[in-house]
Amino acid sequence: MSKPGNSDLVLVLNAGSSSIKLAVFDGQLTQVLTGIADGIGGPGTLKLGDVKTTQAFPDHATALHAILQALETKGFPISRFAAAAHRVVHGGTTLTQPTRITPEVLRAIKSCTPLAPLHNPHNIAAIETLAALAPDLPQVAAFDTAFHASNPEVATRYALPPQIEARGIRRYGFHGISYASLVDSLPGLTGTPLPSRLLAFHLGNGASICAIRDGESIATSMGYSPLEGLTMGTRTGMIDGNAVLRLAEEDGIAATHHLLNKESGLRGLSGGLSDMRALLTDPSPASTFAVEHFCYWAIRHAGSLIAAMQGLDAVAFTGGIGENAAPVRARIMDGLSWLGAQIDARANAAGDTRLHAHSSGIACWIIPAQEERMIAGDAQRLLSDD
Ligand SMILES: Nc1ncnc2c1ncn2[C@@H]1O[C@H](COP(=O)(O)OP(=O)(O)O)[C@@H](O)[C@H]1O
Ligand SMILES: CC(=O)OP(=O)(O)O
Ligand SMILES: [Mg+2]
Repeated sequence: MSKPGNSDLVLVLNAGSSSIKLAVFDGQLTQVLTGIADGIGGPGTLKLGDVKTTQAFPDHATALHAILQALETKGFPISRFAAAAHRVVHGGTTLTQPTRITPEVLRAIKSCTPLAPLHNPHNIAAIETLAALAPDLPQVAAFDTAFHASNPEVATRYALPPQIEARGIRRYGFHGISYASLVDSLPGLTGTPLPSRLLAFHLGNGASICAIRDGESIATSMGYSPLEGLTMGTRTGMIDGNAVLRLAEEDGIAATHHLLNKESGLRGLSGGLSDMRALLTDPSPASTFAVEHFCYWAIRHAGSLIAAMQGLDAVAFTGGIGENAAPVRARIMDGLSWLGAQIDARANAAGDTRLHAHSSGIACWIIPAQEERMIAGDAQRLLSDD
């Protein structure tokens, strides 16, 4: 690996739609530091190591600058890093493997912005900010779409003519770095072999489900962009294309884009709240309905993915909601009880790794998302080959 900072430290930045997570790893892939700027778009918090501060993060740029400043204060100026690695949500059809970022790769990532409007701009901004601060710092991108390359064509095609598919209008699927890390870490964390038919719920501000058969993605709920599928923090999830056309005709494309991506989902249903923590403590009927909508549609989409796997052996929850929101997990598992799934209420309330009751026919686990470790490993492999 090239070592501009005379070290083997890799800085990983993972910009989600409502947060920027960061982690620092050394050459042995030991995590040296983690942090998160959370609640972007409102009253946010910055946590770096065990220090937590509350501050307003109106946008991702403010959050990124606060992160870089805090890193420097903690003794990690950019000059200390050997490389930076980024989660990039959409790489289109061409960028599927972890890649060293060159001007050409950056152009390709930019061309995918319309496909992931809540993510790619922030990923690009982080890459460009670091490049301006440290032009010689090697940077790497890992793509959220890559894990779903194993989906059969019947799962990735929309029922559109081939010339439309050739324009890139197809299902890609996302949260792939999270699902890949889940497959990697599940056996070690649970002490059990990887189940053959595993349904993984990545429930964060963006939310999706993946049907994982013998370690490979065979179907997932997100499609062309991270808008499709489940009800999300600010995104509609599944909606009829003709309803979208009508909205675009009546309100214009920009307003419709904003509505579907930023003002819908939990926020739209509750009258303003997109954060699950806030929704679970808000007694208003609209907030209660929003949470029920989230869970109901997670269960409905789960049914489709279970059918794609021809059954179910185990469920895993990950992401900010999946790892922390016990009432949401309980409601979803109740919706799958007809399959013989049963969780232990005490284990669920405690957030234990193992959630299933002794009598359950289906295993159920919490597996923390380890996107940053996955990305750091990809970066080290790539740069050591250089
Ligand atoms: N303790 C908690 N209880 C309930 N929900 C939580 C908790 N901690 C985080 N969340 C929820 O997780 C979501 C953010 O998840 P995260 O995976 O960090 O999102 P993203 O990566 O898309 O920005 C928010 O809805 C947040 O409220
Ligand atoms: C793809 C996606 O929705 O990511 P996030 O959940 O981080 O917003
Ligand atoms: Mg995320």
